[in-house]
Amino acid sequence: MGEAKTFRLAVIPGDGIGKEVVREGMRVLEHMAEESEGKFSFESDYFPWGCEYYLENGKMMDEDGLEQIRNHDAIYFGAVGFPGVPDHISLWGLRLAICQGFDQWANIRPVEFLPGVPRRLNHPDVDNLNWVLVRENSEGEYSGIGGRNFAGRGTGNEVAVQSALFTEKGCERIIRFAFDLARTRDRKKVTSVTKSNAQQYGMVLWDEVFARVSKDYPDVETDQRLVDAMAAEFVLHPEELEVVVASNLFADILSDLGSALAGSLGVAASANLNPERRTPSMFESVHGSAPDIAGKGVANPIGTIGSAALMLDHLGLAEEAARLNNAIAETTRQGILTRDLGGTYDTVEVTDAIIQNLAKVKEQAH
Ligand SMILES: NC(=O)C1=CN([C@@H]2O[C@H](COP(=O)(O)OP(=O)(O)OC[C@H]3O[C@@H](n4cnc5c(N)ncnc54)[C@H](O)[C@@H]3O)[C@@H](O)[C@H]2O)C=CC1
Ligand SMILES: CC(=O)C(=O)O
Ligand SMILES: [K+]
Ligand SMILES: [Mn+2]
Repeated sequence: MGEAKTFRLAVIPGDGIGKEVVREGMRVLEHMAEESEGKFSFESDYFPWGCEYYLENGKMMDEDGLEQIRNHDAIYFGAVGFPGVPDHISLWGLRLAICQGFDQWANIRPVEFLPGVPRRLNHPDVDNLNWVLVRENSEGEYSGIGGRNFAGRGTGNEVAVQSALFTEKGCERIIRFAFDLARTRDRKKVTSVTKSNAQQYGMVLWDEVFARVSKDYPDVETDQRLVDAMAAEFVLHPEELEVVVASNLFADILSDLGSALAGSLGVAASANLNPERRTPSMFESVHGSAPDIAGKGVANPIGTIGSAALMLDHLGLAEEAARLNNAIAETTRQGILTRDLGGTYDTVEVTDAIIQNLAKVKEQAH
């Protein structure tokens, strides 16, 4: 047997159901490490950052927070945001601070249709659909450029400017990433999403870069859609979707649409990658902290456990990642579902089933 590999994880449960689902995700990861018979283990550091931390300390994370987690192998994240702290303070203070601070410029959000889950999408081939959103994660509409209250206009006359930043380098790296990802899939196709009819500067630059980069990938089919039409395409012609590359805001919206079509916001996983591996990448569900169901123990843990599978893959444990995904699919196939999917099982019960099914899918593989 090779030498045991220890991965250092920075675990940031955050707020609301983030805490509940990360607890379950860690239970799965610890279980897999234990049964790996010394192949790998985790050394996990927990960080209490989030809205409670803000209310006590006046900041979402420590000033040197990024330095505290810079040398970890990966970040496992729940969600951020809770009533009592404005959402823009909590999001910018934690998730965006980490994504942008670590230049995790590629956010990968697969849309997958698990067996046994009620179908929201009326499509003849729904069981075989799957596509992946590649979200630009460092600039665009979330560049944070803007301001308010210019020249003392005062109440009733307030003005706000919120600018989107598109750089040629930023567009090029995410578009190339999408093409490289497409080459790993059976059907090699990239669809670019913009709104360049209405947004004539940044989105036109994006389109130009897409046209230029696509020439380097003659083996990859290309397509382009305006974002409004793409929202309809998700519902009407999802069989046309393979790799979909879009700006920060557009892919954020489309990923919630994709999750809902696949059953619920609770099932979608994501990876915030720094593809150069200069900084740790961060793995989290697509959903937020869901204050409406927080504390009830009913949150669907699959999005966060699926994100752990993306993390295992990133850490070089591709076989384990595949096994975890199979255990998730086996669990939904058995009808062990949380409320959001029409089931009656709770967060812990679904996780217990996934852990049990890890053994089952291992046997099946032999
Ligand atoms: N990456 C992050 O940390 C994100 C944080 N947020 C923050 O989360 C807070 C709540 O935002 P919302 O817009 O309500 O989005 P949300 O994703 O938290 O919830 C939207 C709806 O989906 C349901 N839902 C979400 N995850 C679920 C799960 N695992 N199981 C079952 N149902 C689930 C919720 O109950 C709610 O009805 C806000 O503070 C927001 O800023 C929102 C999105 C992402
Ligand atoms: C902030 C948010 O909604 C997201 O990253 O998906
Ligand atoms: K999340
Ligand atoms: Mn979102």
